[in-house]
Amino acid sequence: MGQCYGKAGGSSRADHDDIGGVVAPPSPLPANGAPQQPQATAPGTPRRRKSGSATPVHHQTPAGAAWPSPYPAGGTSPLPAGVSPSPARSTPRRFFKRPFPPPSPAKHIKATLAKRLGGGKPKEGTIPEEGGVSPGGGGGGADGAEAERPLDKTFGFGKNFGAKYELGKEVGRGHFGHTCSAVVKKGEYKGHTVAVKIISKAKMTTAISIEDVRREVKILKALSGHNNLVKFYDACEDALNVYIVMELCEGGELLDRILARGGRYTEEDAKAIVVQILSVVAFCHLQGVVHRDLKPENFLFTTRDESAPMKLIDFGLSDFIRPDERLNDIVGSAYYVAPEVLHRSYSMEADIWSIGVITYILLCGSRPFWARTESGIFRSVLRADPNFDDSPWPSVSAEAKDFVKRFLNKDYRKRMTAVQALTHPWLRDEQRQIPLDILIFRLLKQYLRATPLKRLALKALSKALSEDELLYLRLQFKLLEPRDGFVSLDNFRTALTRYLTDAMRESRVLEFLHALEPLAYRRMDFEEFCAAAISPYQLEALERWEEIAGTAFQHFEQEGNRVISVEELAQELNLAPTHYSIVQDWIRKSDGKLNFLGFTKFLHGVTIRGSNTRRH
Ligand SMILES: Nc1ncnc2c1ncn2[C@@H]1O[C@H](COP(=O)(O)OP(=O)(O)OP(=O)(O)O)[C@@H](O)[C@H]1O
Ligand SMILES: [Ca+2]
Repeated sequence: MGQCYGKAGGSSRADHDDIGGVVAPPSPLPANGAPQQPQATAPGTPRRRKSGSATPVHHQTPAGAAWPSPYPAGGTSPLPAGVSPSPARSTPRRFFKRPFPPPSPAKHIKATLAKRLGGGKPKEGTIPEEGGVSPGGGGGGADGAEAERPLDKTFGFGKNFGAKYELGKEVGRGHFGHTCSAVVKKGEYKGHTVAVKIISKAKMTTAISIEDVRREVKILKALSGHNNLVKFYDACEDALNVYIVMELCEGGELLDRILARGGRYTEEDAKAIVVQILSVVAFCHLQGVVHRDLKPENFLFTTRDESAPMKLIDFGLSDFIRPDERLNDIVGSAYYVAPEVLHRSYSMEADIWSIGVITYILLCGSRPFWARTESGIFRSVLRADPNFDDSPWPSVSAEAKDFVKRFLNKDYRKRMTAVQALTHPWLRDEQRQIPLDILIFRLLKQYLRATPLKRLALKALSKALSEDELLYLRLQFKLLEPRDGFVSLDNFRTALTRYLTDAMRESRVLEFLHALEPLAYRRMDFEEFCAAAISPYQLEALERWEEIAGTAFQHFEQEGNRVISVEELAQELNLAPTHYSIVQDWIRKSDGKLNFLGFTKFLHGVTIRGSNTRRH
């Protein structure tokens, strides 16, 4: 028991090595034709460490830090703030002889760190680049004291795997488990063929690795009810293994299809893929689950059919997360990892970055961030701008480019959410049902805590948006089922509980409603909802930002601007007295009110190291 028989072709990742000649490289790969691969994680290596509320590692996150919203109709978006295009680090060219060199150097990030640093916990706040990690940090190798204690490898799962299932051939293999087909021998599903991911207990060498498996099963069990999510059926165990029984996907990995197509999808075909990814990721995020390992290997097609639906698998690195919680453990796959993950302070936006990488690959066939070593990939992720100049980008639509850029923004606050992306002009479809966006709840919480002046500024900003840019907000407002044009706390509660699964309970997303308590006593119309649910950061990423800001300032002049002292303004922005001088230039000498610069700065707050003493 616990062994698969034979080996199915297609979907094993080991096979990728053998896929050759997919795309001719305009400029060659490193000498042997395959980039050097970072070390894979030894199975069982601790892979995650959640930032406890006691020791979170925060970026300086200005008050009002948040997110996306509308889009202009097409056009390209500006590059990430402060980052200039760098042709030298262009991406294309490197079409791979082995286009996607073996399994992404994944979760393996942590193992590399551990290896480099000789175990121990990662040093918080450091970036895992060559020379960038100080000794004493580490990737979470086996904890000495922990290793001495006997490990409890019982999971409380059913022990009768052999009696219930007949194992068949291997259908896939990852770093932590291999997957076989199996036939159900008895019960409701008798005769059905299923997939069984087999995780060896021998490889669970630390308490954390055991916890990881527990969590993987818990998340799979708790998340149910989305078409693009692999269905969980059962979990069993015996002395040797844990068995995760799930729906069998027979169509192979998305990665294999990308390779089979020579690394590139037409825009229409790419859209069909991206919509499915966004839809399932939006669902996970609303449920309070961050996947943390989104990559083409983790999307499987149900059948070989070209138009077969895709299923998201492998929640081995996933975690529950509250809407405003931040995580700090570095996990994921190097090519797909977001910059803020490397900075050890991230949330769901990290998944969005990964979807940006996948979309980039679908559209042009090469990776946006690439190097021969893991450190090099990290450097590229942190500093390089993806290439949108070389072929085939000139023939890719402006909407598609804008879409990808909106995902690959180094500033996570400027990225779109999965739900917003579903309303982006590139994907827009009037018939599509848009799910509720947890972002609305996060922004609303901030709005309810904002000062009256800040609310007026946000209102002025929302008034500057075009009807097209308000589409997402209209759809979200509709999902709240307003009564007579108004919403209050009840509407938010009802909308959220409509999507309730065990995962949402586990991730304590529902508790977030307490933060919206002020809405129990008052109502909000669409106009105020817009002010509450827009993110100046996201708007700043729009090509039209300057125009929007200009119009917003005009509204602000009419309805919100007032005489304000340096001290008062500094307090509004949470600035310490030592930084009062910064805001001096933001007040008009002529009438003592905010000038345009002051207005835009005030909108999203300033971040000065050590100066933000309180948060809105
Ligand atoms: N439900 C399924 N149906 C068919 N094949 C599957 C299924 N689940 C997993 N597989 C195959 O098994 C492989 C490994 O599964 P999975 O990604 O869950 O394992 P892992 O060891 O956690 O992977 P990784 O190396 O990414 O951490 C997948 O890439 C896929 O090819
Ligand atoms: Ca996987």
